[in-house]
Amino acid sequence: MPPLFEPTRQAALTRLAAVQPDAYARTRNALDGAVTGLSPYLTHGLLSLREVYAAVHARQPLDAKHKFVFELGWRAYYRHVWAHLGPGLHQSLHPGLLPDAAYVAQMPADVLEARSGVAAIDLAVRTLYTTGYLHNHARMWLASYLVHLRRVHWHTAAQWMLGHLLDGDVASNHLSWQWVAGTGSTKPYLFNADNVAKYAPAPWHSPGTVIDTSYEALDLLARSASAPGHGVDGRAADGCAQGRADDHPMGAGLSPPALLATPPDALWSPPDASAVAGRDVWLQHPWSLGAVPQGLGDDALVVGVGLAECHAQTPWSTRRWDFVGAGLQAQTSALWWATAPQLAEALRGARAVGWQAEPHADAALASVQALLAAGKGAAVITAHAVPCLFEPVPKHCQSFAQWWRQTRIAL
Ligand SMILES: Cc1cc2nc3c(=O)[nH]c(=O)nc-3n(C[C@H](O)[C@H](O)[C@H](O)COP(=O)(O)OP(=O)(O)OC[C@H]3O[C@@H](n4cnc5c(N)ncnc54)[C@H](O)[C@@H]3O)c2cc1C
Repeated sequence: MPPLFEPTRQAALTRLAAVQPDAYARTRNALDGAVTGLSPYLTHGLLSLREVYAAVHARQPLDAKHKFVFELGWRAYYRHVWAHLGPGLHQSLHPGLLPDAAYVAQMPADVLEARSGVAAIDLAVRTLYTTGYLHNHARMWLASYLVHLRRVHWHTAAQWMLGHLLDGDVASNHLSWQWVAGTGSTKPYLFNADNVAKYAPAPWHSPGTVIDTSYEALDLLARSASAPGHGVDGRAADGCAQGRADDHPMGAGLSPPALLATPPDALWSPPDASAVAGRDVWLQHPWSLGAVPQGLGDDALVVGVGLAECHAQTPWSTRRWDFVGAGLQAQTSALWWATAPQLAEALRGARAVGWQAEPHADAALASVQALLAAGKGAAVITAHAVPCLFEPVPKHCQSFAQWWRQTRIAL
């Protein structure tokens, strides 16, 4: 079976051509609704928000209040927050329901192995592992269950999900987790079995489990000082059936795919200084899998580069490494894996070096730039910025509504 997401520009454009904004607005909350599947392409630079908006708007003029534009806005807003907070995004933005110390820093084995006994959770985990993609509603359910019913710290669980998602994006991911946890929003996100039954097909329904209760009961569980019942022993703390692995139609669970801080395959090699000496070099990185810029000289060398510093804290699944490796290979056969100092050393003899700016890679590439600038015969560096869809708002906005009032579409 072909992968759901091919890491090619053509596959990205095919998805873009299939977007139906009105059907999206009507059905996006349902698991089988007309969602776009654009996020892996946006995260890895095969499409930009501006390009997505322009293509859909050209087919059907979109009011800025259209739900589709609004959702693109959420992605841009999270980037706005990240630009202001930097690494502060890894901390709770404000206290949640309970102190941070009340949450554990380890993922529960039964959830990792998709055998919690709650069908909605186990199917979400299976889908995540087998496709690298999850519908927004399933992400919200999984996040809410882990934080509020299993007392896992949002950051621990966010790092896990990020590594398995093909679209894993630190801003959208960590800030969405904070939104669910209530550390980045005014109230936590809770859901129950009725909500799952409304938006998901039958196999996801979870009657008789810990989530089959009222919102008031869930709120009490989420706020209670003692940790809620865990695992697959069949009972939650309040006596509500949690679901037994051996009763469960999906059986005994599965082995969670590993998350790797270095690429698992032999595609990548160490940098080769002799290949770049005296040449213009364009660095294609995992967040810029799109076409190389026009106007590169005929003898310019395109190099796919993975920088160890970008991945040390956020390891990826093999599926994601494969997506990125194949996407880079579509542009070049030179794939280098290096630390920033190793890359700078190899590039020292290049005539000029350029790349696309992207916040996941900027810090590591800035240190390459600094090392080159400090050395003799430094290359000329240019970092190309991706044009924004929404006008930048200089002041940090604490809420989406505040940001939305101050920005506008900038085509
Ligand atoms: C716990 C949790 C973790 C998440 N992690 C990520 C992540 O790592 N990377 C990521 O790109 N998105 C993340 N999201 C946001 C959202 O779930 C995905 O962007 C969306 O599901 C991607 O699928 P799609 O392209 O089919 O989206 P569609 O619903 O078709 O939306 C179109 C585009 O709009 C943007 N968008 C839609 N909904 C949101 C949203 N709630 N927040 C931000 N942007 C949105 C995305 O760019 C998306 O590609 C997360 C949400 C939650 C609740």
